[in-house]
Amino acid sequence: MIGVVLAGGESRRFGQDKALYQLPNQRVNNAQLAVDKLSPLCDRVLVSANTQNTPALTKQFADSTNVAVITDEPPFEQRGPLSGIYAATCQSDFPTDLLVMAVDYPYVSVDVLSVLANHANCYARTPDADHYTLAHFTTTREVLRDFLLLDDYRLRDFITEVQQCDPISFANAELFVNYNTPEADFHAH
Ligand SMILES: Nc1nc2c(ncn2[C@@H]2O[C@H](COP(=O)(O)OP(=O)(O)OP(=O)(O)O)[C@@H](O)[C@H]2O)c(=O)[nH]1
Repeated sequence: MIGVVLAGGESRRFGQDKALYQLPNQRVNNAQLAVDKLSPLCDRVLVSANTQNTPALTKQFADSTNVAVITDEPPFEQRGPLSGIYAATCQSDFPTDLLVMAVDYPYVSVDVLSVLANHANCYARTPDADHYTLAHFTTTREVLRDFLLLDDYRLRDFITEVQQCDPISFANAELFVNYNTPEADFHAH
């Protein structure tokens, strides 16, 4: 299984790069938190970065075996999370088993990820939201390319319609705080 840390967004709402951001109550930044949680479950972890944060992330993971920083692949760069997932599938000529985690879920635990890892084709659901950027499925670059060529860049459509992923329900919503904005903590507690 290949872990994918989605870290190639623009973080406009957050106001600074979410992957490089270190929460006041954490010892490492969000990218490291995600890599550290995926690593025990995955053979390899790909950090899907953008052109701005690639230099810092490449330096950060230079000594980490089984971690590689990748950037979006043409012609589907910077069109949302599916751009990063497409880039991850481009690393292999074969169907790839992907455990995907957005970098802006700092409190998602290894336990949550292992539940996802143990189900084929699934994504996380909490009572208040569906979390399509926390998902596990096997796909190929051809399947993804054909979908993106339809001009649909919605991760939800790909996950539910193409991959036919099932939601896995988790009750502990506090683990799924999504740091899209600096106020995320306020809403969480
Ligand atoms: N590789 C890659 N990842 C992306 C892209 N857009 C978003 N992501 C990642 O997908 C996850 C969900 O993205 P969003 O939170 O919806 O978007 P964002 O760009 O991070 O933030 P906003 O600019 O505030 O919308 C985050 O972990 C992003 O880093 C993209 O074009 N390429």
